[in-house]
Amino acid sequence: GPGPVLLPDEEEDRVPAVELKVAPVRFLLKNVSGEAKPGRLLAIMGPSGSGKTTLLNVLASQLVASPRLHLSGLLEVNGRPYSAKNYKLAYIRQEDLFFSQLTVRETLSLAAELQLQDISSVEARDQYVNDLLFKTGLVSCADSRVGDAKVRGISGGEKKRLSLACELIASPSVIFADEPTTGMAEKVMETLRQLAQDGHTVICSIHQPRGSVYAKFDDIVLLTEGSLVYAGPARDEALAYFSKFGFVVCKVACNGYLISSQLNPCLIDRFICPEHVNPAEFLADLISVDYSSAENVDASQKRIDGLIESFAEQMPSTLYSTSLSGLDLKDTTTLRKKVVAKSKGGWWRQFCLLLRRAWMQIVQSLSVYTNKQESADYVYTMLSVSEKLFKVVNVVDFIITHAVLGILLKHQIHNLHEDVYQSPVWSIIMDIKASRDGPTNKVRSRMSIASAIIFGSVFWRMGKSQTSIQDRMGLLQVAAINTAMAALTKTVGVFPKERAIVDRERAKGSYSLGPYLLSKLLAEIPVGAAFPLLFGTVLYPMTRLHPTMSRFGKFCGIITTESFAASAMGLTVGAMVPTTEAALAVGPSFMTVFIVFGGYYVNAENTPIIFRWIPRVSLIRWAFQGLCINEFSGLQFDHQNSFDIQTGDQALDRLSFGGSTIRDTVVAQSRILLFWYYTTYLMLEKNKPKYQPLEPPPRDQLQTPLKLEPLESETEEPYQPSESPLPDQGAESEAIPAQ
Ligand SMILES: Nc1ncnc2c1ncn2[C@@H]1O[C@H](COP(=O)(O)OP(=O)(O)OP(=O)(O)O)[C@@H](O)[C@H]1O
Repeated sequence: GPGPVLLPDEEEDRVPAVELKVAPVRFLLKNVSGEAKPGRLLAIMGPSGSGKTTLLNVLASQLVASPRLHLSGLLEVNGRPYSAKNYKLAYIRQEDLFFSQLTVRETLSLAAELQLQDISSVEARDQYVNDLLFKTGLVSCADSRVGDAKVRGISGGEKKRLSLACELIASPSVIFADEPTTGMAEKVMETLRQLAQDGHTVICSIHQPRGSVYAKFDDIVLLTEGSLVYAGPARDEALAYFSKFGFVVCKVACNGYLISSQLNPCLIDRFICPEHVNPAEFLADLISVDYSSAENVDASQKRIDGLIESFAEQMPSTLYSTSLSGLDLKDTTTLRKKVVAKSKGGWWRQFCLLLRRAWMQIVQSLSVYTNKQESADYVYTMLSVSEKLFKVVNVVDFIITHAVLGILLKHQIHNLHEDVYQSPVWSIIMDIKASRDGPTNKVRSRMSIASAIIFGSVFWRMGKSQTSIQDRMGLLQVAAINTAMAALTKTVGVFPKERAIVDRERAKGSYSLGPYLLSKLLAEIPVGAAFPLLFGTVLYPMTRLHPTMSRFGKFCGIITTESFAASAMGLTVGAMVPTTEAALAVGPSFMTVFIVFGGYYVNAENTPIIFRWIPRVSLIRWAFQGLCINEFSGLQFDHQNSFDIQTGDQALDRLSFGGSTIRDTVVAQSRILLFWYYTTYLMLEKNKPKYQPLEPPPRDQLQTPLKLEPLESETEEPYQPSESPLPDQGAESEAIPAQ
């Protein structure tokens, strides 16, 4: 609750007052205890925000660490403090994350190879994967692509079961599932129940299950506002527990459920929840605040507080009632042995497997699907950058370029910048018309070709006149910007999502960061190089840049290196920020600074001293410098006046590029590339998920005996109404007995 606020006294009004606020403390979970048994399916139920996911995270030791959190308690497995080394836990989270272009079988097969080193033969591994597919009911979609929000793939329920199958690879002893019914409820729950029957301990959180799903639970934990309301067997026992306080379920004429009192004479004979009534709904109503009116809020809050208090008082008698000696632990021991046998492979093996996966993802995304959203993201980013730049410098070419690229995808974006529609190159673009349904590689290559054609048309066959000097510089600058932005936006649009998958897999210990990053970089080289090459091949002859093969080769080499450097920068941005949206906002903003100091718009020498380092780290500046040296050196221009520029070297001097070589610029770009790769590595290492440590509970709490009498031995007290009435939804109201 909120802490005290010290306000000044009336008499001290004239004295400057100091307001002291104590930071409010909120309990996300309070005094929660429970027990999950092998062979039984336990559901944690409660209203939204009641702390189900938090509890599940605590039990799975995966509560994301925060300096603002404090976590204390005891977590024991088979009577001993829990240790991650001895037991393998599986955790199926609410959101399912996969490589979208892989099939279900490929996903499972690669996960099995990464996690199970001891399965060496291909046949054994295929058999293992087939068994898992069968166990989780995924046989029918085994060869379907997983897909994602952009590309239709398997259904939500199938994704959930694929998550489960991936977790089952390591033969976990305990399975946690957070809201597993988000997809297809019945099948997922059936699979979980089957797993429980096979000897696993299964714990899932669920908001409000259907009656048929509720019927599958063996035990339930009811949580509200972070506190326990009930923990014990599901079904009739749970209803019987609440009936002790006078809460029975009955169906009323208005077709709703009425939470009422045992003492209500008209309800007393309907003590048991009828067959056709969903007990889960009754329980959900019982422990939720009713916001329909102020009185109902008050009444339901009192009811909930009473239930929490009552359970807290009798909790020791219901918990820890299972004697471990009575359980057959043979199965779990076997499972544990399997887990210990499992270990991640060596560096080289991980690298090869990850390279294969990265390659499959890239190749298949190139050959099979359209990626409209990616193209749209690209255009949006281009437009925002051009807008930003427009305010800084008047760069007409740049605006036209980006307006043109926007038009290419006009059919996908409706709120384009005004300039797009007024652009003089509108008609040219309308003829180019990139197909919106073509595969990704076609869309991306068409975009590369289209921008090359636009630049080629604007800078068509530049001659050797004095004015062509400015044109050349403009073209080379725009080519450098276009290449960098295309690579950056592609990377920041994709990498944050991939990072989330990788973080999870690394948290499971499937592989280390080094092999992952290296395999990703290697797999992306051919595709990363293809698009700048395509762009250069179309642009170069159209604009009649320095027409020799070696100069053309160097032109392509420079923009390809730049493209890799921009991708590397995109990786760092993606590793730094939590979401794609944030990455798409941060990445282009960074790049805008590098564009401004790209060597053409502003001379660093004329800027305040604090900005002078920026050109040295601007990949656009180095690319532009390399392209200029490649183009201008050895070129002769037509001239009439003595002050005209006669040679390309003079033009280079005016840009302050005289005296440097292409080699220098490529070396500088490579350094920038390595710097961003290294920063990505550090960022991924630094930002890997950290979990909140569980501190031992205070001494006085530890004195509570853990071994308690079974529930059966408890003598049930007849229900005694207390003095203070508990407001109810019904006409009569009774209090929860203070025990
Ligand atoms: N790290 C945290 N810092 C601050 N508040 C948190 C943190 N984690 C969870 N909470 C808060 O704790 C409450 C319980 O969250 P939790 O996600 O566990 O609820 P839930 O029962 O799983 O809800 P739902 O059914 O909607 O998923 C929420 O109000 C949430 O905002």
